[in-house]
Amino acid sequence: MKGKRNIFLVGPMGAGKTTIGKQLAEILKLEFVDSDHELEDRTGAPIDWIFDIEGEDGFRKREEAILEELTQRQGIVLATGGGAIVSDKSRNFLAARGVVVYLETSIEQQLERTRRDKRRPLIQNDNPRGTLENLMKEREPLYLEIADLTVATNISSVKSVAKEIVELMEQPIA
Ligand SMILES: Nc1ncnc2c1ncn2[C@@H]1O[C@H](COP(=O)(O)OP(=O)(O)O)[C@@H](O)[C@H]1O
Ligand SMILES: O=C(O)C1=C[C@@H](OP(=O)(O)O)[C@@H](O)[C@H](O)C1
Ligand SMILES: [Mg+2]
Repeated sequence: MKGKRNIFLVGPMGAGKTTIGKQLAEILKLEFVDSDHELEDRTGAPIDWIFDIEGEDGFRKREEAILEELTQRQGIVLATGGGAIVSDKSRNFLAARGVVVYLETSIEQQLERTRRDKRRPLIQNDNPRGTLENLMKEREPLYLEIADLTVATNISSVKSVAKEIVELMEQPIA
């Protein structure tokens, strides 16, 4: 893992990529970037509008372009969106340019953590549980494919997950 100076967080909606990423960057004194926030800042439109107007395909193209650029930076903690890994291009950028940390979470926790926030367009339907289960089936192999480290977030606080990542990063590669 030596020589890779970026940390890229991947995992499903509600895994804690955005929240844990901020903490982690603070501890490591690295810059924090969230690809969704970056997209929103640049387009001037919230993610759910982009989905409405351009569809998921349009959103993924924008996400690929932003990840191509952001992953070229040095010394960042990057929180990706939960579906970023669906794109082969995005997956390759992430795998090649930093340490990829998969934040693993149960469907139950995802539901609990995303319940109040209505800005995730893919789960604004009558059956968010079913949607999250289907997405997990499709996506988990892709998270695992590029993960250098996997960290469970179910029973740990944001702070302790961030600390665990720091400790794992300090260990030599097995
Ligand atoms: N380990 C955790 N323990 C408790 N709450 C968490 C944890 N990780 C995230 N959360 C909470 O869950 C919600 C979603 O987290 P977020 O960072 O937006 O997830 P993601 O970016 O992976 O979708 C936030 O309100 C956050 O504070
Ligand atoms: O899983 C997904 O496809 C998505 C996850 C969201 O990010 P978070 O994982 O940070 O919620 C956001 O990129 C968009 O709503 C699509
Ligand atoms: Mg997020």
